[in-house]
Amino acid sequence: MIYTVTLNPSIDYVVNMNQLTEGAVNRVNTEHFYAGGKGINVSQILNQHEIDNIALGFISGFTGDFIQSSLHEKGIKTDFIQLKEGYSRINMKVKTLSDETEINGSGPKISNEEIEKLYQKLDGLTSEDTLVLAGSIPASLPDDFYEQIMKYVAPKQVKVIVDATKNLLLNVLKYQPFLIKPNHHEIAEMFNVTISSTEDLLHYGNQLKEMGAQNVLISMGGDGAILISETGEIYRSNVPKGTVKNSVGAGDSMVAGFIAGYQKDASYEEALRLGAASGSATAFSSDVATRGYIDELVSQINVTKL
Ligand SMILES: Nc1ncnc2c1ncn2[C@@H]1O[C@H](COP(=O)(O)OP(=O)(O)OP(=O)(O)O)[C@@H](O)[C@H]1O
Ligand SMILES: O=P(O)(O)OC[C@@]1(O)O[C@H](CO)[C@@H](O)[C@@H]1O
Repeated sequence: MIYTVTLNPSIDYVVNMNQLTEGAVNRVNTEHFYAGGKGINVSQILNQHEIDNIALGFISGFTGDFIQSSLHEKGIKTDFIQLKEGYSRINMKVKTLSDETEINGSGPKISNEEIEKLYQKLDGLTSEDTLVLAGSIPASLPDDFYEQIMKYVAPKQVKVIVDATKNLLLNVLKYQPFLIKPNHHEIAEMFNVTISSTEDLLHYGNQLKEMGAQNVLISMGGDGAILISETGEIYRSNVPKGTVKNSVGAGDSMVAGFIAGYQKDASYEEALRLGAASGSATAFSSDVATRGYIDELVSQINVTKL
């Protein structure tokens, strides 16, 4: 079974407007509410690929109810821990003619007792299971929470995938995650360098591998993605034609597509192809992508070996 963990789920309030003016009353052209959070997005796209999975994490309040019910309406299995206090956050995503701006909430406080409940859910995991840890760690949890989880499940040899930024990611590498998916900006930030070529990306991507990651998938938004596989092969994917509607969740969709492609026949090439199609299909949709659209884009994805 695949378990996704979203420590800080959200309602993504996605609005479109011509322009955003600071210090003024702005009015939107369109507005949509979606269940969000990186692990939850991974679950949604896995579901589109008909891959059985369960979304774990913490929810609370009326916003938490919305998140849970909208996932259930889409047929996504959840096993969230209901927090006693607070509200799941609302993350505002503003798409204008020229930009995308995000204002992400901080989320509710999580008590030690509630953290314990998450560990109890992880107790049943085995080497047959995959755990996806994705997204930021809420302020009420320790910064090394992903590390703690990975240490906890390490004896069970669970396959772990981590999509997180900076130190959160660097610190888990010693537990040899099966896959990490930084984007090119995150790589530059992690190593405090300027990336100006594919060679630079490969250099730092290989360093992440040497530090413990089995597979390193580097996404580059509209410039596609590069995979450094555990066997040392390097693949690059292009992006298909389309118009970006809302790129929020493209990275999460890529992770889910990668898992789906890899599950087919353990081919990294196929994993990257389906990952790239899933990422772009979400970038070209207002919500996360549908299977129909992903399938439509797959034929436009070229994966080349570098
Ligand atoms: N503008 C775009 N046009 C086409 N494809 C895109 C675009 N943006 C993203 N994608 C696809 O989605 C993949 C992941 O996108 P990106 O690199 O933006 O991830 P990310 O930074 O983790 O995104 P997010 O945090 O918004 O989920 C890309 O490698 C590409 O395949
Ligand atoms: O605040 P975090 O946890 O870093 O990111 C949360 C978030 O921006 O990530 C998803 C897109 O990747 C959205 O659905 C969600 O709002």
